[in-house]
Amino acid sequence: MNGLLSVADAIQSMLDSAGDFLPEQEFCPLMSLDGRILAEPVVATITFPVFDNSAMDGYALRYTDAKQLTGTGLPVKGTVYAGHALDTPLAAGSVVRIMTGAPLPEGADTVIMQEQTRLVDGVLFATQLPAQGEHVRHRGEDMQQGETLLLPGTRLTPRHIGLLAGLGLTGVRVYRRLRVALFSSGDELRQPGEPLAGSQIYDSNRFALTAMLQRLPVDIITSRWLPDAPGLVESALRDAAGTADVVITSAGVSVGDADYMRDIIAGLGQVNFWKVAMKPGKPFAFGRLGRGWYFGLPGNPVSSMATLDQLAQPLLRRLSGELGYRPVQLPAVADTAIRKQPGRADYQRGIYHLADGQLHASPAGGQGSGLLRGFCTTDCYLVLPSEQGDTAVGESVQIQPFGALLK
Ligand SMILES: Nc1nc2c(c(=O)[nH]1)N[C@H]1C(S)=C(S)[C@@H](COP(=O)(O)OP(=O)(O)OC[C@H]3O[C@@H](n4cnc5c(N)ncnc54)[C@H](O)[C@@H]3O)O[C@H]1N2
Ligand code: MOO
Repeated sequence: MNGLLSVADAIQSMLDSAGDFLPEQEFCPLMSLDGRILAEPVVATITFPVFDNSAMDGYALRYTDAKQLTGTGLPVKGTVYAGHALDTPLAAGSVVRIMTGAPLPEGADTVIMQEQTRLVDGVLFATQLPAQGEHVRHRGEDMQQGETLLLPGTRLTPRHIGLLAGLGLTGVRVYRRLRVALFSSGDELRQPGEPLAGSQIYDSNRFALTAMLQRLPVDIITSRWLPDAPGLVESALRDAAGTADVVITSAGVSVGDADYMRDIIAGLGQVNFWKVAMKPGKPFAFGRLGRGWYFGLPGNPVSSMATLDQLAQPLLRRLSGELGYRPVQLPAVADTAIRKQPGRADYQRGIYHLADGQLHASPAGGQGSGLLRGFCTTDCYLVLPSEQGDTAVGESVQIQPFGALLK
């Protein structure tokens, strides 16, 4: 062991720190629900489909009459459109013209689709006989009134929003957004738009991290740059801790002479751990600030994004009320040899594709944790476990296609 916390243990210990915390609830209308976390169970307000209806444009019939469609034919007696109903039952020995979504006339049990019919002088013939019950969507086949459909902790997507609207609900109760304060730090940083002197670079982390956070159900209450001035950093973090649920800083967590972040957090709250066996991202601090949580991300741009994605995201989602988050991980064949030192789990950035029914992947874009251009050419992590060394061409490797925060 190298004294570093494993990625899995770090994530678990952060999740454990959530205890029974849940944000307050609020009502959210349908139009603003995307990405929010459901706070109440959703129970079916209706039985759906509400009535037996046609899945095709065609003709409704009694199956017992079907054989006549290839003999003398069946007369068409009327038409039924979606949103309308016939007030008389289907007479035996006849069919009714029916549109998709229209209620099945009483007595009908089968629909023949238009393309399988021929109409001659108001009499219908079939080019292919329907099966019994074909193209009928039955009342209640999707849900029965009173059934529980969604549980609290569900992250709402367009699919769920469609379902909720289909129930006639105008919105649901969700957890309020987490309040997040984000700080970049370092004397070398200038803001985009400002002139750059010789030893300076632009503050890219604050913008990349803000964009990632905006894909979670959080309110970014502060997004600021701080110079390497411990007094100023301390007062900014103290202020943030008073209002934010989560404070996130980038840089200043390593062992350099200007890496004071850990001491400041220890003074204001508590540092639970500050090193994880992960590459990129060994210097990653986690702790508590008052009733809130603290993430200290490393300064290198790729490291800051990879640690927010891999290490901080599970707890951020859990604190937002979401249950059941886990990144997608798939086996792939290594297309090139992969170099790796044992000791830290390596999240190399790469590209993947499907060939011969298998996923294939290889590192790409350069693995330097300051190389943003290369990062932009990749679409997955190659997840190489801590104890693993080099991987040979053709060996199996686990990949994680970039998820919601990076795509
Ligand atoms: N002796 C050691 N040195 C370092 C270690 C170590 O274990 N021992 N770890 C290295 C690793 S790994 C990383 S990652 C970095 C993390 O350092 P810090 O979090 O303290 O960050 P800084 O040193 O301030 O900055 C690192 C690097 O990133 C650039 N940076 C910082 N903030 C931004 C920003 N907002 N936008 C763009 N670029 C940023 C900064 O200029 C530095 O180049 O430490 C290694 N060193
Ligand atoms: O982990 Mo550092 O994040 O290797 O650059």
